[in-house]
Amino acid sequence: MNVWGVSTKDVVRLVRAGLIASGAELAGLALMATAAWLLLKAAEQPPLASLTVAIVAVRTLALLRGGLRYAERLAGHEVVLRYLGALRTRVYTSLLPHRVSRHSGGDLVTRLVSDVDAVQDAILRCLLPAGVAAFVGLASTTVALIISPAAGFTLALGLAVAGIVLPWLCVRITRSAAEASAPARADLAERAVELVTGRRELIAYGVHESTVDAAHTAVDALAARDRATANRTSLLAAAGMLVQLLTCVTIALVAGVSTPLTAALALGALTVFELVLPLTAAAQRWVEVQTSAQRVRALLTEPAPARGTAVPEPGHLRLEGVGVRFPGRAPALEGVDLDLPPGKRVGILGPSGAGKTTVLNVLLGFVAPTSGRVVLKGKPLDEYDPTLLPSVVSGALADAHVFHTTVRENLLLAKPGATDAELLEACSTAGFDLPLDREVGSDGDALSGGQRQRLVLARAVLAAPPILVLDEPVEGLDPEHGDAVLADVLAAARGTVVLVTHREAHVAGFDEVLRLG
Ligand SMILES: Nc1ncnc2c1ncn2[C@@H]1O[C@H](COP(=O)(O)OP(=O)(O)OP(=O)(O)O)[C@@H](O)[C@H]1O
Repeated sequence: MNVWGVSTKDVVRLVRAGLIASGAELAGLALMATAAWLLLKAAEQPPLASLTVAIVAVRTLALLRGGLRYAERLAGHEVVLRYLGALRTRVYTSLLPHRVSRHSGGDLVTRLVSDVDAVQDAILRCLLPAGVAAFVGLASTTVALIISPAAGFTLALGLAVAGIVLPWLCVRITRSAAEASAPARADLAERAVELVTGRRELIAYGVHESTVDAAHTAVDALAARDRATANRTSLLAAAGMLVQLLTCVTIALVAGVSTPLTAALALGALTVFELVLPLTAAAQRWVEVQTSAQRVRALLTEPAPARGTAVPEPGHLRLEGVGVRFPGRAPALEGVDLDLPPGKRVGILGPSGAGKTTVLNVLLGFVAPTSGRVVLKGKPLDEYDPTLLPSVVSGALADAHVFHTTVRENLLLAKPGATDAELLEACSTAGFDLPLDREVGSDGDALSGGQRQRLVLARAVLAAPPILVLDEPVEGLDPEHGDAVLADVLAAARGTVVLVTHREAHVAGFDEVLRLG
């Protein structure tokens, strides 16, 4: 299987769709030519018997064309939809390992939705029509050459101009326009995503209007460019029609065969052009599709980060001289040692930006150290399967996501199959008192900040991992209530605990306190 994941079965299905489509078009072409021949022959008033075959042929071809067109739609869409389903899954799987660090929100949406849809157009609107036009064009030119070499030659010339030269010119025009507008398009995609996701903040700080205006300006600039390109490509489309007209007229003049045959040749040529003329528009789409295809291809060929396969088990976790440096930034952590045997309780204190959350992210395997190493039960953390690590280390992080569903469903993520009694016990430990059936809104926006925080905490309590990490878990609560909740959570924790906090009092009685910054 190649990088696009096209199997032999896909190719067979595509060729079958192409052959059915060519059959439909040839039937249409033969229908037009036979009908033209029949009309003019009938005008000569020959015996009816000499027209019978043509009359039957016209009826048969009309039925055949309709039936084949239907079959072609089915076959073409079947191959494309099947293939796209598989491709979208592969693109999604390729995006997962890089999603946070390498791609922004707008970029992710573009890659997963429009780039993959563009591949659909590449097959249905470009490759298939071009293949069918080439096949039918060659077949009809061959027949025309046999009937009248002069007409056949004229047809070949006309088809070459309309089917090769004009699409080629269109590719050149569209490609240079696409290259010029690519950065503006990427910028617009980013603006659109930020306008949607950051709407509340933009309104709150009074910059929503100006941000929308800036986006409109970007849209207008792009639209002006697109109009200029459209003007040039529509000239090419008009040129194609002119070529069609000239070819048909020339065939009528130079064919040198009987009037009915000349009519059949001229009208047949007219019909073949109906297949070839859309290739100019298809060429334009092809250029747009290529950019998307390159992005999909880049994603599919990007090597996935090495991923461990060992199954993690609870045990001794250690940070040994761990340093973390985000690209282009000063080091977030340098030479941090932390020893976490089972059952140990460690507090992490330090000013804002000292790297406390980064330590937790390293423990959770979310951030890989740029120096030093993390060892679980004697093995580097990256040798373990990252999807299984949460069974050993998990907890409540400040930016934990809350899903747009009920409290119950949000909690069950931590322990699928937990009974309501277990859920309520975890809620009670975390001081969360809303009903389990309460909808929490998108990312918990139907909850107060404190409720959201306690829901995340209840989820961590329910998961009860052997190593529990907590990132300022009661920061949003009033101090008295927060202290009580934290005390309950710590009392319920059975294994190792790593607590990030700004308050010394929270880590009183802990086995170790790591001070950063
Ligand atoms: N994904 C990231 N990309 C770039 N820099 C980052 C990233 N995450 C954190 N940093 C930087 O690393 C440093 C440490 O951040 P971290 O969130 O660990 O601090 P913190 O001690 O938890 O702060 P706070 O108490 O405010 O939560 C900061 O300078 C921060 O800007």
